[in-house]
Amino acid sequence: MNVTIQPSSITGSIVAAASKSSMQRACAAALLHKGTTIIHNPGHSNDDNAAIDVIQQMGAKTSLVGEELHVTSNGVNAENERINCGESGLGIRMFAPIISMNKVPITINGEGSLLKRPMDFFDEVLPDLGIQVKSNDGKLPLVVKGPLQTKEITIDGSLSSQFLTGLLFAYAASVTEPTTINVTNLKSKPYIDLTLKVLAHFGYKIENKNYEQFIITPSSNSQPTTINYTVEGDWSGAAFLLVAGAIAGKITVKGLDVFSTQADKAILQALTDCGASMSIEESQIEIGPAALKAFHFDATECPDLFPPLVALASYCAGKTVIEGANRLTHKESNRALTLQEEFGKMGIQIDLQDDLMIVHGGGGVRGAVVHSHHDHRIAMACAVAGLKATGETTIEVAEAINKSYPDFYEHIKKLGAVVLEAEVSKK
Ligand SMILES: O=C(O)C1=C[C@@H](OP(=O)(O)O)[C@@H](O)[C@H](O)C1
Ligand SMILES: C=C(OP(=O)(O)O)C(=O)O
Repeated sequence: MNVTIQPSSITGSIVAAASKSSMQRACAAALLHKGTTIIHNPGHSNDDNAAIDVIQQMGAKTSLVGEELHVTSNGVNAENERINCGESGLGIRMFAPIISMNKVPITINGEGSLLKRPMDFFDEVLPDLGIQVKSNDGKLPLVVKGPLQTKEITIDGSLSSQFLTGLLFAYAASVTEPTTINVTNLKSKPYIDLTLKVLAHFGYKIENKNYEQFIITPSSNSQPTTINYTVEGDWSGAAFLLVAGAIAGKITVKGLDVFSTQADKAILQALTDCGASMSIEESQIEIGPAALKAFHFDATECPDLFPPLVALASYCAGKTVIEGANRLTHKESNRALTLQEEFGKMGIQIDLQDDLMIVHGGGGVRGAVVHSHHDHRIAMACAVAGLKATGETTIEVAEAINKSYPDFYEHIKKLGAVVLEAEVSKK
């Protein structure tokens, strides 16, 4: 699908979408919980749907009751020897150790960009935990045969926090005595805070010693039979809305927890630093245009902010410097390069110097035909940048947004953006 964004002014109010990071973790916790979990505000992105599918294949029963997702589980009992995690990096990396709690061999596969993302971690770490594992030379598909046997291990956290998230879930449900996971050089730490928060909600006790040691204690049998969990509003998707407000008109975003541990809440810091006109209250954030100036931001711990930050920086006078660009290589696309290429088409120069991304902003953004590279955050960044471009911006493979934020175009349309959708015939 092609989506064309015409230069637009926006106004009004929108409720943030459900966070896929929160929803996918809730699905994993619901699978491990013996009893019923009622998930409020469930997400419906492709990554969320893939997580629901995985837990069904692992024996959980799910049903939509009004606006709640009810999950009933008796623990991990594979019903299928082939599992597909869709295109979700978190999905495969969180569920692989959980799936390895089964003693039958299971093939884990994925789709799209996930097939190219590194999974060597599993080859290196899972055999230590008594799991037979075979990958496709460090990529998917992965064949695992458990059951996982927990023991003290040391892992490298520099590529992604998602592998640690998976081990924390599997250990939480499996340890019979206090057991330590040691981690070196952990990145994306706030995502581990979210993991620990969800696990604590489901009754698991994990001590975090400075993100270097995680001590997992056996869970007691005192968990209630029914657990209610409310999926948080999504700071990652809302970052695009907030940037749209700073560029294209006064809007209000609701449904975000300002006390959330989500990494991408840090967008507020960048918006403050560039001089956006913003008022933050517990129940809503109001934001509107102002004279924007270049800023310096370290996105090492919140790499998903790069695309909205680049859209923002395009409108900020001067050279914005964003640290952490090396964290972008293995996302849905090689995001440092795709941002440079696609924003280049819109007249924005981006320099890459080791871990730094330098965005030359404030000179005007030009409408252009751009390509999402099948990456949801590239599509959304280009759409937001297009709101105040000269001329229209057409995004090819614009449906990439479905991975995390299927209502994105509807939401900006509701705010008054002119968004034209056109199906592209497949030859
Ligand atoms: O745990 C999560 O929900 C995520 C962790 C981050 O990945 P890394 O830990 O690989 O940086 C982030 O980029 C991804 O979109 C979601
Ligand atoms: C990188 C992302 O997700 P994941 O790693 O879960 O596929 C993302 O949502 O930008």
